[in-house]
Amino acid sequence: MLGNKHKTLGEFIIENQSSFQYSSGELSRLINAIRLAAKVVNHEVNKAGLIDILGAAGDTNIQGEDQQKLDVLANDIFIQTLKNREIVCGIASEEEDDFISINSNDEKHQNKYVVLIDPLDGSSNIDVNVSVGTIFSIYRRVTPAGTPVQLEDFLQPGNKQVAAGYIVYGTSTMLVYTTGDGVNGFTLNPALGTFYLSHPDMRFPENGKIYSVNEGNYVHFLQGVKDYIKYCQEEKEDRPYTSRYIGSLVSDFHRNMIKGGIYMYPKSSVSESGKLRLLYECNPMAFIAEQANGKAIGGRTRILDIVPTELHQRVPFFVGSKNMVDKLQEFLDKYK
Ligand SMILES: O=P(O)(O)OC[C@H]1O[C@](O)(COP(=O)(O)O)[C@@H](O)[C@@H]1O
Ligand SMILES: [Mg+2]
Ligand SMILES: [Mg+2]
Repeated sequence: MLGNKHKTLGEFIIENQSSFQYSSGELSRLINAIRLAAKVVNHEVNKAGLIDILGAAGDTNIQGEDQQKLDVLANDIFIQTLKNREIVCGIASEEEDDFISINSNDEKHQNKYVVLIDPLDGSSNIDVNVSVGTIFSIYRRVTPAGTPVQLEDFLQPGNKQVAAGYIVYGTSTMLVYTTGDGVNGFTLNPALGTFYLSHPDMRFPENGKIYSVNEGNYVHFLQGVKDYIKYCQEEKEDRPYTSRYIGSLVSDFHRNMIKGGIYMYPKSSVSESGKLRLLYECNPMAFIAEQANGKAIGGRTRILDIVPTELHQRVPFFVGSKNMVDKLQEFLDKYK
């Protein structure tokens, strides 16, 4: 049984606190709060069909997307869990138009971390019982502690992240995260309500045979992307590769990290900047990918070096096994 021989997430957090350059216990408490919120959301997701939280909530978010009831519920659970623990000085979320400032005009309140979150990733899969996730990204604020957080505390390049992770609510529920010292995966034992270290030191295989892209948009893609997809489908050497697309970034990424593969959400003639959001989807997944020997680009640029300009900005996103991303880059560079 997953339990007694495996280290728990709680034990792992304490053991690894000292290896973290800013270790004051604050980040450990923050990861613990995310762990708690993940368990609450997992509980809701698992019984979604029974308690009328399937379907649309009736509102749209700042990106013009119909919010699903579970988007709103997961958003509330994470925000309340973090607020109640007075563990962060600011939160930004896919489901909130603007960032949330917490207790920041209270001298005593010296919290130094801000969290950016995609509370429910893969919303189009909620009602059809396909795995979904949560994504989080953590930064140290750049403005003085004890003062109100500012937009600049959130608009930091991804290479400034101190931690990032995701939860996948799938056949099992896993929490995968990094604090810049490798990537580790923890599986929830639902009977005990405890996360155990099941996937230590996760790494992308350098090569892979899976490509993940919504081919329904193929005609709108740039020629370089079209050529790479054709390359993946060619009967040559170790190809054709297998096409796998769940439609939940977290789940497609997780599979490709374990098996080797590449996930692509390119820009297209219908969406000039692609679909995925830089701050709470691409940056955290890119940090994890690089910490797991993978690679993440936005076309010409390393995702983690992009300097954000808006809270909900979108960027083209290509992430996965190093040699596959390099090969894609070759095709993109042909049309410079
Ligand atoms: O349906 P499409 O256009 O292929 O988009 C699917 C992509 O959009 C997303 O659902 C966007 O995330 P949200 O569900 O959090 O809005 C990704 O998880 C997924 O990879
Ligand atoms: Mg998402
Ligand atoms: Mg979402």
